[in-house]
This record gives sequence, C-alpha cells and structure tokens, in this order.
Amino acid sequence: MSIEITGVTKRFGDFVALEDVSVSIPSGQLTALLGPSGGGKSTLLRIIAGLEYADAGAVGIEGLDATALPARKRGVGFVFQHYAAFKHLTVRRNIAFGLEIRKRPKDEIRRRVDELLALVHLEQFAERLPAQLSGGQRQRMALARALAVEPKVLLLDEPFGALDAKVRKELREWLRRLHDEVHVTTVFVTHDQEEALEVADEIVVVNEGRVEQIGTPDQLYDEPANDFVMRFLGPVTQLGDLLVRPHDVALAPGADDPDAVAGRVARVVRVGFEVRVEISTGDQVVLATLTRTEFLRLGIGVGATVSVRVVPGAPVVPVRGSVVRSGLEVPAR
Ligand SMILES: Nc1ncnc2c1ncn2[C@@H]1O[C@H](COP(=O)(O)OP(=O)(O)OP(=O)(O)O)[C@@H](O)[C@H]1O
Repeated sequence: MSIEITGVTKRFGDFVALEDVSVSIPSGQLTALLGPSGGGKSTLLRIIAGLEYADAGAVGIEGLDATALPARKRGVGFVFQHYAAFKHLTVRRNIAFGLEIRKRPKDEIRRRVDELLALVHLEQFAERLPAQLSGGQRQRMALARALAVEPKVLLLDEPFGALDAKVRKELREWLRRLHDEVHVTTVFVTHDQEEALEVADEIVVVNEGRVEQIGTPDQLYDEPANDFVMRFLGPVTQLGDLLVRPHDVALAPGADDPDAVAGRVARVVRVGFEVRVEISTGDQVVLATLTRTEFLRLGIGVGATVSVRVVPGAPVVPVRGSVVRSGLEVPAR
C-alpha cells in the first residue's frame, strides 16, 4: 500500500472535520476522494500532503511514517484548484522551478522539462507567460510542475474545478491518459460523481468527516453501501422502504402481479430518448425511467393502473432510518 491512513481525526475547534478515518491507497492507482462540499475531502488531502496535521491517527507514505513529517519531506506533488504560478516566469521556467532549486544540472533540467512539456502537450507554449495561457493550459502546466521533481505521490485538489464544463471534461480524459502513461500514485478531490466514476480506479466516498464507502466505480454503482452513497452517485427513487434507481423500476400494465406494488400513472414526461413516468402508489410517488421503445410497448398513459417492481438483481438499499421488510432495523445516523 502506498498511502496508509489509520484512525485519523481532525478537529477545528469544536468542529470535527474528520473522525477516525482509515483508508489504504495502493501504489500506482488513481484514487478519487468524492463527497459533498464540507465533508472533509480537502482536509484529508492536506493531511496526506503535510499541509495540515491530524489530532490523532497516522499517515504512512510508501512504507514511511509521515505523520509528523513536514510537507517538503514527504515526496508529494500538489496541485490546487487555483494554481499559483510564478507570473513573471515563462511556462518552461515555472515547470523547471523545483529542479532549479534542487540545483540539478542545466542540461538535465532542459531534457526533463522538454519531456514534461510534451507530456502535457504544451511544447508550443514553453516561452509564454502564465497569463498568456487558458485556464486548462495553466492547470496542465501546474501538473507538469508538480511532476517535475518526480513525486512519489501526486495530490490534486479539485484541479479542474474552476474551469468550464467542456474543458473540465477534456482535462479529466487527459488526466486519465496521463496517469496511464506516468503511473504515479495519484489522489484527487472532487465533488463531481461523474468525474470520479469516469476517471478513478478507486473511489473513497467522504461525508461528514467519515468514509461512507471505498470501492471501484463498478462496486460503488452496483453495490452501494448505504443510501447516502446511492443518492450521491445519481438519481434515485423510493419504492416502499427501498431506494432504487429509476431505470431499475419495472412497470407492467394492470394490477395483477401479487409481488408488485399497484399504482396509477400520474405523469409522463419525455426527455430525448427516455420517458420518465411518475406513478402514485397511494402514499408515494415512484419514478420510473424507461426507453421510448419500452414505454410504447407497455401501452400505458396517464391514469393507467400499473404494477411497479424492482428489476431482479438491481441494486437496492434500505432508506436510512426506515424499517426494511425483512424486519431488519437500520439505525438512523
Ligand atoms: N482551517 C480551518 N478552520 C476551521 N474549519 C475548517 C478549516 N478547514 C476546514 N474547515 C472545515 O472543515 C470541514 C471540512 O472541510 P474540507 O475543506 O475538508 O471539505 P471538502 O469536503 O473538501 O469540501 P469542499 O469540496 O467544499 O472543499 C468544513 O466544514 C470546513 O468549514
């Protein structure tokens, strides 16, 4: 394991930002810290970086106990959302900075910076000043600068957060390809579930100072540990005491199915290729998302009686604080 976080707690005054957090991050992986704003992702990243210290617990980096080490001795590279470049230095000099202060030989620096410029596709911008770059190019420069000193670990705090949606999407694909080339252990913070699902090898879901779940994108999507994780990863609807994804809700005309919940179609909205059907089951409104073809095959419309059930095998989780049909009590948190 490359980064080993054990029992980390961090308080700011009375406020508990992280509570007994333990996470193992394997070498060479791209790991996302995902969660809502204020959940503690950045605090965890800053504790790994050595920019913040835990009140309790330990941080190991590549087998070394880094708990009390200052940031500069941890071998980590860091990129923030708003990257502070040296405004008066060219892109080339910005990238070379870490190597220059380490007094590496000039020709080695030139060779390494050329490699990095190629890696982040900024060869033709080498002699520009940071102000003459776009936001996306600046973040790529920031990544090249962080990589220059060959960190053991690369830490990215919402690196594309300040960019517009299109550039953000391009850069996340680029980050994935970059990582496949460089393989440096990378941890990045995001509150965007799509970004995490698309880019990360593994996702750590952080909420209210705790880890809700750790898993691959598929594990999180197919086996969400609880209703928080399921809600955070995309649209959900409630059927009885269970949370389910609207595209995993199956409908049949009529109310003959004894294993299904009977309801009445309350609303039908077509959005592009999908049809969203709201079904009133008396005490609940359940949302089902169907393809247009499926919807037409059912031959139903507003007012129709339907049987509602969950597609067999689809992931469901009990709603926190509710009693599940099996009689299992799920404690409210
Ligand atoms: N230096 C500090 N002093 C006091 N409170 C802090 C400090 N740093 C963070 N916090 C609080 O700790 C909590 C966690 O903050 P953190 O930045 O880790 O969350 P986050 O999940 O990264 O959120 P965001 O996505 O908004 O950055 C927040 O409630 C924040 O206000």
